[in-house]
Amino acid sequence: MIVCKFGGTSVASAEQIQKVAAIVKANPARKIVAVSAPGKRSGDDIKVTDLLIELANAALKNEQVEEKIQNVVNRFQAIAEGLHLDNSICDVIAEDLRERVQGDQTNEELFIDSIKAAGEDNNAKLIAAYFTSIGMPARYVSPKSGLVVNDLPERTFALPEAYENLAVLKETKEIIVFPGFFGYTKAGVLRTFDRGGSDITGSILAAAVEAELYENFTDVDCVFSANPKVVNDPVEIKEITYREMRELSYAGFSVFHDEALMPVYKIGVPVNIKNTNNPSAPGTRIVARRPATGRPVTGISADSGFSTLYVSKYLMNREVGFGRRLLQILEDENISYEHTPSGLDDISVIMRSHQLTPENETRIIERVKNELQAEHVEMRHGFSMIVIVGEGMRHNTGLAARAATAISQTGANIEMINQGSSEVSLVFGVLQEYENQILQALYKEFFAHA
Ligand SMILES: Nc1ncnc2c1ncn2[C@@H]1O[C@H](COP(=O)(O)OP(=O)(O)O)[C@@H](O)[C@H]1O
Ligand SMILES: N[C@@H](CC(=O)OP(=O)(O)O)C(=O)O
Repeated sequence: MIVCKFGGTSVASAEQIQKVAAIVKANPARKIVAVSAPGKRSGDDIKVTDLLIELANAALKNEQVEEKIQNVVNRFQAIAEGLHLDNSICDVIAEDLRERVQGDQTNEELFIDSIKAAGEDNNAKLIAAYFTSIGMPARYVSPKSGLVVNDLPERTFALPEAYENLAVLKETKEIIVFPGFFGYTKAGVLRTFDRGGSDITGSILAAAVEAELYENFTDVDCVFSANPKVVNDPVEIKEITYREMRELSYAGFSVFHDEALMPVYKIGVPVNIKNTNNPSAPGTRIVARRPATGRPVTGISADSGFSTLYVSKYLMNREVGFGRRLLQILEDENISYEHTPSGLDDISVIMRSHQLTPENETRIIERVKNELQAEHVEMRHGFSMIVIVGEGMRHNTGLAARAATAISQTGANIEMINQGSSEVSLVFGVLQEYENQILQALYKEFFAHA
């Protein structure tokens, strides 16, 4: 059995959904189909998920919502008409949105989640109806049937019983159309995964039914060795290991969500990234092991939006528990961190900036000064992480020097270097404004001459 996931661009219009049907029909092993909400039809379009977030925010501010509901319904209406489906499906969607807007607003995050999920939920129902209408027996299955997730305040993840519950889907005779992006807590409360989280749903389903393959359909032929929007004509990656992909998708390879790797990795289901617009292209396979390619570096990614908490105190290295107490202050603010490069008397804690507010930033700085008696404490913003990844890197000397030279030639200063203990990655912290220039310079260094 194959589980396939179709991303937002693959289900953005009637024409795209017709391609999806043709792909599913072409291989009878494709029995479980996870779908995203309709995404962008062109560069300047708005994803349905973003329209829904606008709707949820307007509802929370008690603003007029009818026009915003209509914007979402119009997207589905254009799809339904193009697929020759009965228009009544749009009335059902409008009613569903009004019901969600009337929902409990006590917890704003959960209220937004319930509205955000309407894109995937209604799209899955619509696609199941379309498949059936063209003679491909299909049924919509709700995540309520078993995709159990944890409670707040932690980020959403599937509980172990989700895999047991969803295993029954492997008995299906019809094609199952399953909405991506959300699950339900044990108490029946809807929670969404992070943005881009339909990849995670597909991976959970593939692991639950022990699929022979997880196919992730998107709008590019394969995973490239660098973001094709920044680097001209980057090298295609035919095979990549789970570890390499995990490191690359953590920092900018938005083509596959980093949290989507764990479920399939655990039981060894291979992943194939493919293009809905060119399904005969072989795509990229994500596997446990791959033959050496002759190149030490497999890919280079870059992501912005990082901040650094810089702390310095003389003799910090002799103070038992300093690091623990510092990280405890961040934990108390429910903040996770990414890297902690350190010297004898100083340490930097690098975190995603979106977790910071002016209030928690002030609290953190005050506590570090008062409780740890640090001499210098500062929060710096506007950093990017550039990550060079390759299984072959540990057998190659001089890579860090080559990378540092290429970066310095752009005029940028390296703020931080972290050689991951996994030995498949090398991370450089730099100022955000140099990100694209550095990515291009590193690509030239490691790929253009190879
Ligand atoms: N290294 C990379 N290889 C391929 N695509 C990449 C890479 N880095 C970023 N991308 C971007 O990821 C996009 C696909 O991911 P996404 O927009 O989430 O698709 P979907 O709508 O199918 O979920 C591509 O259009 C491409 O612009
Ligand atoms: N629709 C959600 C989930 C998702 O995975 O979407 P996409 O497949 O378009 O990346 C989002 O926009 O975040």
